[in-house]
Amino acid sequence: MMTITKRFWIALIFSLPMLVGMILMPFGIMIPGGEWTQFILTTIVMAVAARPFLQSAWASFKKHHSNMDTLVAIGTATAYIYSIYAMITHQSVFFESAAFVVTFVLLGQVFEERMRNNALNVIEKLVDLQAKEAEVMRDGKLVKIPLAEVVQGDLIRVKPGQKIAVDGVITEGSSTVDESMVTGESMPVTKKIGDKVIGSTMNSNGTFMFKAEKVGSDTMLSQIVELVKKAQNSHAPIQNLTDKVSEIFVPVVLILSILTFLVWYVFLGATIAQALIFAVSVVVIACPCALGLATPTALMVGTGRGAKMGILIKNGEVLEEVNDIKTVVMDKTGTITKGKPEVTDIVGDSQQVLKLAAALEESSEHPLATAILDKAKADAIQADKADSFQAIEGKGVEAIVNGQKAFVGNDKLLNDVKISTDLENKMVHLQNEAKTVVFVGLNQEVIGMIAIQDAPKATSKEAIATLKARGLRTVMLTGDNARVAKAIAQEVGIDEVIADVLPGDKADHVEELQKKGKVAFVGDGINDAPALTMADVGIAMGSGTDIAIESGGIVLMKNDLRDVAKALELSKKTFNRIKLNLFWAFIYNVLGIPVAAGLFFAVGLTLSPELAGLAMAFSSLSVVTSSVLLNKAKIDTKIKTV
Ligand SMILES: Nc1ncnc2c1ncn2[C@@H]1O[C@H](COP(=O)(O)OP(=O)(O)OP(=O)(O)O)[C@@H](O)[C@H]1O
Ligand SMILES: [Cu+]
Repeated sequence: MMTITKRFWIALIFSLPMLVGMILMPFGIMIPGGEWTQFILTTIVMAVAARPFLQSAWASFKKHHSNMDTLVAIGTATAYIYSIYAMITHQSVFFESAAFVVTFVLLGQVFEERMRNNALNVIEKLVDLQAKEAEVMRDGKLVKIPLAEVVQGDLIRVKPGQKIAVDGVITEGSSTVDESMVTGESMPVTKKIGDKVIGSTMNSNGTFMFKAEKVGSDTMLSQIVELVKKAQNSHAPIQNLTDKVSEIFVPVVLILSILTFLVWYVFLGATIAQALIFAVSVVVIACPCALGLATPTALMVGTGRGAKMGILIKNGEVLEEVNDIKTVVMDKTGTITKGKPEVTDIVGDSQQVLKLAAALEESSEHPLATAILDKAKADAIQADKADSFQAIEGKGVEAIVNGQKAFVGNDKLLNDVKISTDLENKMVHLQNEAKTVVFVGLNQEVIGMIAIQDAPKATSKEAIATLKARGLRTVMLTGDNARVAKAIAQEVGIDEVIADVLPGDKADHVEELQKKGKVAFVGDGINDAPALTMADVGIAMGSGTDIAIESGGIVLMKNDLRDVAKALELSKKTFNRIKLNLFWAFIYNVLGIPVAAGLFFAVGLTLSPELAGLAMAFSSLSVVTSSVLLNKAKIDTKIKTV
């Protein structure tokens, strides 16, 4: 099939002589061949350039549907066929109307296609970022193999300046890595043994070995590309409205156009030709192609721009919800804080306490467990063996150590185990310092306490101030103790704290908050997934668990809380752009139809079919331009500091 651009050029080249003819006519110069030349030129335009419109209109007519092509086809075919009839019966013709309308409609589509390609390029460029080959350990030797042959579990060597082939974990060596192409983070990230590396990012100075964990379409980059593609093709709910409008619009326009013809011909005594010109103008000006462009073009530019900033907006629905968000609810660990807790104080015999705690935490995945194990390792403490390990959600862990019942956890786990007032005072003191306190116990007796601190991210305070400056209420939702939560909330400026929440209850709290307006939830953990889904807008940290990322409508690749405001701003701008586009597209139809119908004929204001065609192209162009300008729109979330 011929490309739109080619069809446009053909239409333009064969229409131009008629335009020249029209300009020269007042000077008494006629194009050679007169009507016959017009007939031949227009026939070529109709047969070649306009053919797909006619075919598509016919196809939908057979299915008893109508679309934009129906209007273009009916408008141009009417002008063309009537002109042939007029030529035979020696009346005035208006072939050029048909040719010009086709040209202008195609002009609009050329612009649309250009823009679509540009937007898609953003994604294709991402794919181009992939490494072409990798140096992999095979049979004890390092060999270079193409990327496609790398499998999970491969050990891969990366030298300075090389691209990292796939996602994995460093097993040997260290380096700094530029991850900006995937996460949007411009600062290089230091990587050592045990750290994750992302495929397609750039190694800078060190050499290291890593074990491939995710290859092919499972890599983070492939997932991002997939996600953005899906988002760009998704529908915003507002689109359903436009689809519905188009559906009833076309028949209504056809009826209007027939009425126009009848009124002019039967009641106002116009010639058939004059009446037809009015009718054709109505059909052409009413063609809602700008309407159809309004949503998808803005969505495409908005999501593409987001991807470049490390903000993945998963679909058009999210954009619409963001507009009325009143409250931003945040999880504490890993969202507001770094998610890398460290043991700061130990109450009791520190050797004994750590030895027992480490035995239990060995089997736990919790960040607090990691902190305790790290501390035990640093102090060279050999942990005991634990049996019948049991994790109790939101409370702690229990197990049998040396035949005795042991536990590590918060006060909810204590049940009827009593603690001394001295211990309680110490606990309150530590908690007020924003330290999470867990009790370590054996045989229904507390033998000590471990205080663990997870500092807020450096950017959290600024991020929360920005959200508040936007008039949003900020809420922290955490499973941690109220005193600890309050201390951290105060440090970063959070309005409201909901603490001691069991993992299963997070979604219920979100639902409760939704009574006061729409809620965005920001989180990263497995236990955040239900809340992310329950919230009107779920925002997942890219560092989080896969399930959290899947549940979120927006994913922040940089794990920077400041990007919440940016994501909200970008979504809002994109959605507002859609509304603006729709307004421009509609107003042009609404204002254009009466003029085209000849309502203002008495005051000399009319719209010929070719002018209507030009107006249509212009309207498409303005919608597309308006969407493209979204790339330039300011996403400024910095607040002025006094
Ligand atoms: N493995 C564990 N060892 C010790 N204490 C634990 C463990 N798991 C949970 N706890 C206790 O239960 C509390 C709640 O844990 P939970 O996982 O629900 O939330 P969190 O990770 O502390 O915070 P957030 O809800 O902000 O992610 C912890 O603060 C801790 O006191
Ligand atoms: Cu149109």
